[in-house]
Amino acid sequence: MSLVKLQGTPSCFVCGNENDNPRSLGLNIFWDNESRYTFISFIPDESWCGYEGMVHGGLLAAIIDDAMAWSIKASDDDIYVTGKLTISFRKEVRCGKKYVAHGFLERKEGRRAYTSAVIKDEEGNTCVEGGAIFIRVK
Ligand SMILES: CCCCCCCC(=O)SCCNC(=O)CCNC(=O)[C@H](O)C(C)(C)COP(=O)(O)OP(=O)(O)OC[C@H]1O[C@@H](n2cnc3c(N)ncnc32)[C@H](O)[C@@H]1OP(=O)(O)O
Repeated sequence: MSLVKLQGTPSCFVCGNENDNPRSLGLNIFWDNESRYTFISFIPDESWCGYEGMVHGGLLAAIIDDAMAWSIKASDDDIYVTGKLTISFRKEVRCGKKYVAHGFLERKEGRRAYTSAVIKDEEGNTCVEGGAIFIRVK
């Protein structure tokens, strides 16, 4: 594994910093140059939850979205926006536990980029799976 820290977007809800966005989760995004996927490690706290102790699915979707967006942006300066996002919640994500998200660029076709992503727990169980079509903005 050879991880490179990506710069993030200062105002982003997921990968921003507290100066530019006080509500940002402030997550660091890394790029694995060998395996070619993004790597986002996080430990959710109570403020991330919907039901008590259970992390809100919409928030996990935001992390999945960012993991995939940066799998494109790691090697492309063009701007892509999420056109279609699909999510499967396989196993609950609990606050106080450690998780990792990975995003993969599968292929590009014209203005479309097809991506996938997973969130795994420390035991390697898949908790969330995602897929998206990003569209390159003209
Ligand atoms: C890097 C920092 C991290 C950021 C991560 C967060 C990313 C986000 O959340 S972005 C915010 C959420 N997304 C949005 O707000 C996007 C809103 N939608 C739009 O702006 C427009 O619909 C947009 C740009 C996607 C497409 O509009 P437009 O430029 O007119 O494209 P259009 O000509 O209709 O379609 C272009 C191609 O994309 C395809 N396409 C467009 N929308 C979709 C879609 N939803 N699903 C699948 N394909 C689509 C079209 O079929 C077409 O394909 P082809 O070229 O093969 O015919």
